[in-house]
Amino acid sequence: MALKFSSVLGGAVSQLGWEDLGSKPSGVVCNWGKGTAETPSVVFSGLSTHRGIKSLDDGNPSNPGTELQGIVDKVDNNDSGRIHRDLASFPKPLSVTDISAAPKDGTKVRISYKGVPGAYSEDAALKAYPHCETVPCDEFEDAFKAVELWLAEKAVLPIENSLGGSIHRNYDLLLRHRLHIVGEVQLAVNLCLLAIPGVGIDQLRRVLSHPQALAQSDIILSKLGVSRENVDDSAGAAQYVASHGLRDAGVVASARAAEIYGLNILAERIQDDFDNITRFLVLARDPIIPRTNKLFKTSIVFTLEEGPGVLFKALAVFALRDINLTKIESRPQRKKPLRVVDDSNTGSAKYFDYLFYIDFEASMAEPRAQTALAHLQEFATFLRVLGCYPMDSFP
Ligand SMILES: O=C(O)C(=O)C[C@]1(C(=O)O)C=C[C@@H](O)C=C1
Repeated sequence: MALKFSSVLGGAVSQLGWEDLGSKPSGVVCNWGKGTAETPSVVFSGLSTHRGIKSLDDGNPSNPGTELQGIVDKVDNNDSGRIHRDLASFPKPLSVTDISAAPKDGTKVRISYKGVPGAYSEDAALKAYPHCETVPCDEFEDAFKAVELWLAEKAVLPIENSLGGSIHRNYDLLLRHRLHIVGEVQLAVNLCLLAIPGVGIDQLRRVLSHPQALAQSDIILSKLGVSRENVDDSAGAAQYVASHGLRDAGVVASARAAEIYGLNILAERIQDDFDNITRFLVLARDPIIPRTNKLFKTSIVFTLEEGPGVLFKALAVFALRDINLTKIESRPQRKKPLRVVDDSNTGSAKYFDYLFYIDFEASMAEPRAQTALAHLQEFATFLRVLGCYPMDSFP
């Protein structure tokens, strides 16, 4: 039964999309609903929960996890001739235009991620949900859509790395989609240098991987003097080099990718800094009920009027209540990227409008978090709570 009460802020946490960014939200209503006793959920007013969309579980291929294990069992690392014979049987990544490869096993929680089996994102999904069925997707956006279309229950997506910084694409997608952040996963990323069996480091002329993985191993790649080639994900690079039998190309990817695609590990822990942590967000169709029994984090996005000290004022709403900020990110507002000042203004000719993303250490169940957001709402031109979720205590 739905338990509803209106709350939290004296003003509203709006659920506006890009099209709404121009207008200032007016009042605050949050409806805290209860899904089931085990999985309570908060429903923000005005949010579609997509309950009318039917899951497309039927008529799809087999469980990627089981299939993978079979393939790994067949791979013989010492016999390069036998490496790739089973690549065609891998689960086909979902894409916006083709969702025919929807997963089948309805008994396990399905987690979408961007990449192919062996990607670090899949490691993160398995860390958060060890018994899950992972759903590979072509693009980050496909992973969002897989959840929106009920092909997956949750998505796990990288948001920042301790060496490479923010993954901007996912900040932008958080705002374009209506999924909620329900958790975070911090993963120690152990980058390995891989090559096909029989190839040594000195034979490598180029190295392929995801741009973040290449950036994180900048020092060793510079020393090797190899050229770098960006590909969509690290495991995809391993699959490509393996299936084409490239002898001049190395790959930066996981040890699991080496095992899956039959590559040799030439070097391990090649990241610039031993501690290489990527933070992933767990996204779901429904938010979870914020609690105070453990450490919670809240993620918001807002816009401000132009003017001196406005950002300072926005940050002060948290400082005044002793709320610690863990992340600040700004992204251009793409619908109105550039504003030109009028002719009478002799100052700089152009400036940009930004969206500000903030993570802070407090639960929305705490009065100090509620009053801080009510305060911010007084002068923010747009405000959306992206999620309130338990903090991941690494490792
Ligand atoms: O390429 C992969 O394996 C990914 O999962 C992507 C990704 C990223 O986007 O940051 C994830 C973790 C690592 O930081 C490197 C790459």
